[in-house]
Amino acid sequence: MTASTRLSDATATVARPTSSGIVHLGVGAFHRAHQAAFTYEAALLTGETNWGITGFTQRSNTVVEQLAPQDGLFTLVQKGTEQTTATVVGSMLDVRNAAADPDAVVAAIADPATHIVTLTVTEKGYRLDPASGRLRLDDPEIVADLSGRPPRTVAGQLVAGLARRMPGDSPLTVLCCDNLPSNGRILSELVHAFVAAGGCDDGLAEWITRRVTFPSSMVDRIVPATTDDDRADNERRTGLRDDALVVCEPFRQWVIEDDFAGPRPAWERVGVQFVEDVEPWETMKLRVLNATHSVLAYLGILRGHSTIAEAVGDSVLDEICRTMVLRDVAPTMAGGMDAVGYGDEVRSRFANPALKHTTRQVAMDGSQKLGPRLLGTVRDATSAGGSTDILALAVGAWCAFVLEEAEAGRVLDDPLSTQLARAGSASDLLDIDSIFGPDLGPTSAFGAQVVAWTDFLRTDSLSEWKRVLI
Ligand SMILES: NC(=O)c1ccc[n+]([C@@H]2O[C@H](COP(=O)([O-])OP(=O)(O)OC[C@H]3O[C@@H](n4cnc5c(N)ncnc54)[C@H](O)[C@@H]3O)[C@@H](O)[C@H]2O)c1
Ligand SMILES: O=P(O)(O)OC[C@@H](O)[C@@H](O)[C@H](O)[C@H](O)CO
Repeated sequence: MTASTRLSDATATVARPTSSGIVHLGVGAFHRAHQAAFTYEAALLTGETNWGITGFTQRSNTVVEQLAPQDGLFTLVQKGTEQTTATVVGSMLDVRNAAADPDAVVAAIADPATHIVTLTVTEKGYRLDPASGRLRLDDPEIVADLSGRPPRTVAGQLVAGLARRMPGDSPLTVLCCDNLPSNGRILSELVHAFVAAGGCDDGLAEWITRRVTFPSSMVDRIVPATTDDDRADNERRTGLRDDALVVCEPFRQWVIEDDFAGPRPAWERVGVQFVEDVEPWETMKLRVLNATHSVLAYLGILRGHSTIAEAVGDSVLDEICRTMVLRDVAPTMAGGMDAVGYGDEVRSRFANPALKHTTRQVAMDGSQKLGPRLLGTVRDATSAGGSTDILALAVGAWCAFVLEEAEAGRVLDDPLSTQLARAGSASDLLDIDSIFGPDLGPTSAFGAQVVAWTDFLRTDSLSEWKRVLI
């Protein structure tokens, strides 16, 4: 058997940038299919060569092993319902492991040639208290970074990089691309909280306020984890092995608050929208798309569906999702937002059978996702006297999922897995203050609804769900 030839600059002719104006933290599948692709296409159109990306993987070396032997090249496979297309993306110039070389990330953020730091480190990567959205200053890794070790947390890396950048006074844009509400404000507060807790600011907070911006952004493209089958299909088609390949849907959207401290790629040339206020976009996406995704994941697992496409093809689940948006979510949206129409579009994207997005992938890290996706809507609906019935069903689905996983002896993929595994009931779960806060616990009206739905989901047939509403 001959060793397969790997995608690289030596085996493919791909236009490349010559320097990195962007540093990215968290080179997962999503970054490659979204920001890296937009950036590459914009550079191809303008001919600008300084918008390469230096990426840092944060936890394991896998992405370095996938991308470094390929000179950072990877194939982007877009799977529509009828057509599949594949292109090679050339914007990634260097990929490093921040855990193995903590100073490299600090130096890259400090480098004046870097104009933008982008992030996709997942919700849990920010080490926020999900209920308050603030940096957990008692998190052991944050405590260790604050003690002055080479930084290993996102907050520590950003602050150390900014402190080293400050003497040169060059401005920087820090652009969060994770699914969090007001993600720019959250990131800015996180950085300032870390600086304040460090105790020796030396003018850093004031300099950051003056020279660093944190625009919020709404990011959208469904990018499931790549499988060995995806890589094998590509190798059969191209004759080249690509370990870093990513698969996604054709749809993509990126809406960014127009608040850049310095230059940026001509992203507007490739469809990126720049707006004054991203919040309505973010809120709609999180509370409709991501909320629907989570409902399909938890109820889908309870109903034995392994992919989101299968789950949305289950008419009972489809109707629950539509009803949730219509009855509970849409009334909380700002005027002019067509939440119901958007929800219908979203579910038709989810139905794409070519995307094997597993219900288990979407279900992971529920403790971090419930707040941005569901509980904010619950609070708004409650204070407006609106319905929270189906939102409670959604949270009940998470409770039933967590309880069933524990009973089956499976360890949850969630930063609070140990605490979750100790819960024996929905009430125990609702008692976790860092998820539900003081207002949505087991004794609240919403908590009572969640307990009732969890009991229903664990004992009755879901097809009877409307009976509970009456
Ligand atoms: N995949 C999608 O469909 C999609 C779409 C829109 C937005 N997003 C956003 O992008 C994020 C990443 O998605 P992905 O598909 O790239 O996932 P992924 O698993 O492929 O990559 C996750 C990245 O986050 C980093 N990370 C994980 N835990 C971390 C921690 N505790 N500290 C620091 N870094 C950590 C990992 O090193 C990795 O680089 C999502 O959580 C979401 O916020 C994803
Ligand atoms: O990536 P996660 O794990 O935060 O969430 C899973 C999905 O809901 C999410 O990634 C969507 O696919 C995405 O937000 C679509 O733009």
